[in-house]
Parts: sequence; C-alpha cells; structure tokens
Amino acid sequence: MTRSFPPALVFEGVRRTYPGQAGPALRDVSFSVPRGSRTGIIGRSGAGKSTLVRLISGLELPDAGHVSVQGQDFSALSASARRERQARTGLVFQHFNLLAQRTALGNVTLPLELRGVPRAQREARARELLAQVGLADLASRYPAQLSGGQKQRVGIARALATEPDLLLADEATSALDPETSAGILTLLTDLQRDRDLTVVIVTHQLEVVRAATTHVAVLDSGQLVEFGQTREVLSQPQHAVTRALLEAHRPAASLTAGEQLRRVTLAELSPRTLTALAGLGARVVQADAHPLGVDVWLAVPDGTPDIPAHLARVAQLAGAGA
Ligand SMILES: Nc1ncnc2c1ncn2[C@@H]1O[C@H](COP(=O)(O)OP(=O)(O)OP(=O)(O)O)[C@@H](O)[C@H]1O
Repeated sequence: MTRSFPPALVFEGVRRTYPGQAGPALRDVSFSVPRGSRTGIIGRSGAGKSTLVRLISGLELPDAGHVSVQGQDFSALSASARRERQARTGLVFQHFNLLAQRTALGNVTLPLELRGVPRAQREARARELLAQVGLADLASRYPAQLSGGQKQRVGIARALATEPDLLLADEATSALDPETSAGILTLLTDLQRDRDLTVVIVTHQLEVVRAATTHVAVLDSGQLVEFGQTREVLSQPQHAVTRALLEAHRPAASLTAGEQLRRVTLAELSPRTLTALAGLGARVVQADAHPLGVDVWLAVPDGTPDIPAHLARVAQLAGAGA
C-alpha cells in the first residue's frame, strides 16, 4: 500500500501587504511544495522572495489566504504550537548569522541549549552534525577563524540541530564564490536525500536553481508567474519573466548578417548532436553543463527550424538505421 502525505508546504491565495506600501508584496500566491523536494524560489530584487520566507518560517502571517507547513496552518495554531512548528523549520541565512564569541560547536549547540537539552547530549549531537557537514576537526574554531564556506556549513549544522523536517535556505550561497557555492549546494542536496527533508532554496541566481532543485517557483512583482519541475520550467519557460531570467545569461557573441542567437537545453552534447547542429548551419557559441543537461547557445541562420525537434528526428533516423 502506498502512503500519501500532504505537501510539505501549501500557499493558498496568499496576500501580504506592508503598511505604507502602495501594493501588496505578495498577491494571490498559490502553490504547493511536494514533500522530499528541493524547491527553488526565484525572482528579481523586490519580487517578494523574503516576504515568502517570512511567511514560511511563521515570522509573519498573511493578511489573506493560508500558509500551511506539514499540514499545519499558521493562522490556526496557538502561540506555543506555532513556536513548535517554527523549531522544525531549519533556517540557513546568506550571512550565516553565527555568534562571533561562540565556537563552531557552541553555535551548533545553541538551539539545543535553548530547548533545555543537557550539555553532554547537546555536545554529542553537535559534534555529530559538524562531522556530517565535514567540519569534525574544526569544532573549536571561532567564526573569525573559518572561511565563508565553513561558516555556512556551521550554519547548516545549526539549522539541523532541532531535527527539522523543512530546511529553508535564504540566499545561502549568494555571499560565496562559485566553487564554494557548488560545495554548499551539493551538501544541501545530500542532506535532503539522506534525511528525507524538504528543502526550499530562495535565490536570485538561476544557476543555483539549476544545480540543486527539483522544482521551481518564479515570482515577479509579488505574483507567482510559474511553478513546476525545474527541468520543464528551464527547458520550456512559459512566462516572459522566466525567459528573461534565462536570457540574462545570454553570451556576448559576434553574429554575422542573417544569424541569430538561440538557446537550447540538451541532455548531452554528443558528437552526433554536434554533427546534426553543423548540418543546420548552427555553431556553438557557449555551452554550460549542469546536472539537468547542457545549456547550449547557438548562432543559427535566420529561419532555422525548431532545434530540439530536428535533433530528435536525427536521433530517430539514426536509431532506425542502427
Ligand atoms: N518590512 C517591510 N516594510 C515595507 N515594505 C516592505 C517590507 N519588506 C518588504 N517590503 C516591500 O515588499 C516588496 C517585496 O520585498 P521582498 O523583500 O520580499 O523582495 P525580495 O524578492 O526578497 O527582494 P531582494 O531580492 O531584493 O531581497 C518590495 O517592494 C519591498 O520594498
């Protein structure tokens, strides 16, 4: 028998207006995040991402609609039940928010201390968590003695201390260089799988969505303009804002007269694909590999037909001839 679980997170007709603002920061936002997913929330500055985070973490309530986390509607909870729910949502921040006067171990034990967990127990648990994020040897270092990536690992270990079922990472990699950022995203992905967590990753960086998420919600001017599986949304964006976020990565290419730039997402850039592209008169300007495939920017002659459809036909013919 298969068990069905409620979604980890449900937004239903959510509106949130701040005093003194002309319009709402979020309006009529509805979507649900599947349990065990890694969902990216993406949008430009001012789109409403931080407002969404505050609503998910229960720090604010909507002025219309409902926000439910693991089947619990914040508006219907008592103050103590709300605090309990908040404790089960682990928060990871852009600037780590570590206490400078506490060691890595002391930062990770803090949430357990606040819950009255005895010292020996909380230290054992914190050491276990630091080992899981790859910092077993750095437990006694102070934040000032850690790199940005190491500080974020401490932040993640601290977020896991209270055994959350939901991890909310708000621009968690924005302050890190690309390599360190990739390490943190891999860690978040591994933790999600190992611990059966639901992870929500808020970011303005499309590459973060691509590298680490299964689902993505696109916000613009307080509205949810697109939601779906990352693979589908990125390969066939339905909304102009999503397309604009993808176009932001448009390479600077010198085109000859009668050429235009086109972006396609392919499973791989195999020799056969390259030959098929050359047959269309297309040349590869830039190729960015990522976990979902390869984003390829091509310079193509005006009037070139749909490229994925052409490649599918070529593959089919090759299969038939094999
Ligand atoms: N406390 C507040 N008081 C008044 N207005 C606010 C407040 N917080 C956010 N806003 C407004 O709500 C809108 C959405 O802001 P929000 O911070 O949620 O966007 P964001 O997508 O997180 O932006 P960024 O990427 O720049 O952090 C903006 O117009 C912002 O000015």
